[in-house]
Amino acid sequence: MSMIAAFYGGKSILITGATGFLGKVLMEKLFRTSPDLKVIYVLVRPKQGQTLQQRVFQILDSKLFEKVKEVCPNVHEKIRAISADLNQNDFAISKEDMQELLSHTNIVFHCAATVRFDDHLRHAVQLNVTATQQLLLMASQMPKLEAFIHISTAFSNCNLKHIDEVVYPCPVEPKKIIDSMEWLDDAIIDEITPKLIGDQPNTYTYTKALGEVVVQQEGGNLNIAIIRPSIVGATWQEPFPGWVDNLNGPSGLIIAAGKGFLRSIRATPMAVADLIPADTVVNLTLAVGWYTAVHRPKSTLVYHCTSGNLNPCNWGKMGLQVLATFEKIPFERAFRRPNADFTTNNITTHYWNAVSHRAPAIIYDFYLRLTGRKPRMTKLMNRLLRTLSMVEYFINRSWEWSTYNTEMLMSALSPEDQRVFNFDVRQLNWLEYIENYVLGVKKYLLKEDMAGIPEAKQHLKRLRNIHYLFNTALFLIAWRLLIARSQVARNVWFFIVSFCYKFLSYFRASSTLNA
Ligand SMILES: CCCCCCCCCCCCCCCCCCCCCCCCCCCCCC(=O)SCCNC(=O)CCNC(=O)[C@H](O)C(C)(C)COP(=O)(O)OP(=O)(O)OC[C@H]1O[C@@H](n2cnc3c(N)ncnc32)[C@H](O)[C@@H]1OP(=O)(O)O
Ligand SMILES: NC(=O)C1=CN([C@@H]2O[C@H](COP(=O)(O)OP(=O)(O)OC[C@H]3O[C@@H](n4cnc5c(N)ncnc54)[C@H](OP(=O)(O)O)[C@@H]3O)[C@@H](O)[C@H]2O)C=CC1
Repeated sequence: MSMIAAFYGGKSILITGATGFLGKVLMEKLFRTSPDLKVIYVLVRPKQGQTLQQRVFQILDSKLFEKVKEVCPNVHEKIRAISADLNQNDFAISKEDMQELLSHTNIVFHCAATVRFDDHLRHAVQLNVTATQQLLLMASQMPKLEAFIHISTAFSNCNLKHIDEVVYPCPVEPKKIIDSMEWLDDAIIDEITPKLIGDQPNTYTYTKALGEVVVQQEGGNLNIAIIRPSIVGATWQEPFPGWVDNLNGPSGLIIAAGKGFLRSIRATPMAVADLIPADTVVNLTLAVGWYTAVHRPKSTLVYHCTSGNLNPCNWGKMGLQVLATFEKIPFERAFRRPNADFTTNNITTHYWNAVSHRAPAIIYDFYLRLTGRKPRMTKLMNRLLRTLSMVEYFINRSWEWSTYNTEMLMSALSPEDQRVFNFDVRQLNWLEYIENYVLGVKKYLLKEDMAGIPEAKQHLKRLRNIHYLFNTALFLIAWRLLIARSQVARNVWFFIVSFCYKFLSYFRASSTLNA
């Protein structure tokens, strides 16, 4: 019997960010392994014209939750959606709901965050720092609380090369930053943002670092743990391989490469690609929840959920496997054949961006205009180039994350828990994982049918022929223009033609003799 699964039985659990990528996988696993849990409270904001209930039921009715329905048929009754906006004071939670949360919650998993790299500092601070502070305040008023688990990122200290499982101090105290956001106007915040974030690459990693300091400073007597996942990718095994539902991290770029938009990417092939499957992060999170509540460590423990030091894979190997998978399972209606390459310096990056990204987009938009349609490729390409510029920082460096706490926890689990809540990335086969990831992107993100693969392969063959035809035509035009202007080119041309003619004559003569 799994001790961790038993621990969550009968518990009231509060999850923020439950409608996000990680939050959904966390809820799924909780319901599947501890169907006797009492209730999961989820803090949700109404969105896109949907009520809270509709948003939550849409998640429960999705493919991700198919297995849950078998073991926990009354799952709809065990989830309680609470209207909340983490950007508002007291999260805009009603008095009655707040009372219920405060008096019943046993465990808090804080997943909500803005993960945008380009978010305005004010918004990133509000969600990743102030909201964390407010949630801690709420938690301190929960008499039945056993553990508070904060999800951070392994990149919260990416200005360092070697990162330990400790909370590092920030140059400016989070409280001062929070205060200043209240009275500074947007223009001044824009101006001081580069100075404040210093050697951090963006407002996301900067505010996640501030969030950790807040957790450590304001955690009081709570049992708290911090989990730092690296780049969260599709699921590895559970509830099935390859599940993914948003474009963050590598997923959007896999689509861009598979559809033939992404032709070159500035990355260091030998740099470690520190991906971690979503189900691995969730298994560690649940194990940490149990350990923190039951063993009550004296200080706030930080757990690195990374793959690089236990089972490293680099971007070169990953890129090649992504491309190899496109051969077997191509995406439908590709713009060009998937054939991306790495560039390693500014000049080649600019060159290939102009030749392989911007020029085809301009040509295609011209064609769309000619045929009376609305041009859209240049806009799409600009967005892709912007995304590439944002992720470049992360794919041209390697980091070393120590994993003592994570390994300690692994050894503290019973064999059964090690199996049910497996977070040992040493067992991960990267080639298999990446193939399933690409397949998952096709099935769950693009919603493409596997029956369409033969047609997709035919389409790629047509694109290859168009490519050859286009290149041949381009070469002949260039050559014809050159011949018209240069005596040297004409001489070379006549030399090649006469050489071919002589070769053919010789070949014909010798084959007549042999016969
Ligand atoms: C030795 C041998 C060598 C051999 C060489 C072989 C060559 C092989 C080359 C092959 C390459 C092939 C494949 C490549 C696959 C692997 C490449 C992997 C690179 C992975 C990089 C990941 C790095 C991540 C690092 C993360 C570190 C921190 C981790 C975390 O803690 S948090 C999670 C990460 N957060 C994010 O990822 C958020 C990033 N997103 C943003 O910040 C923003 O969305 C934005 C990118 C800045 C874009 O902002 P915009 O305002 O312009 O757009 P908006 O968000 O409003 O969206 C508009 C529309 O665009 C869609 N969209 C959103 N995000 C993405 C995205 N990431 N990619 C594509 N499209 C995206 C969005 O859906 C909107 O669409 P619409 O609704 O239809 O308009
Ligand atoms: N994905 C990754 O690669 C990594 C993620 N992490 C961390 O994991 C956690 C989860 O990330 P992930 O699931 O990928 O992120 P998502 O963007 O998928 O989910 C974010 C969640 O936060 C919620 N949220 C955002 N703003 C508000 C708000 N104002 N009020 C209420 N809820 C809000 C979103 O709700 P809504 O649906 O309404 O928008 C959503 O449920 C984050 O803390 C992130 O920093 C760490 C490392 C890597």
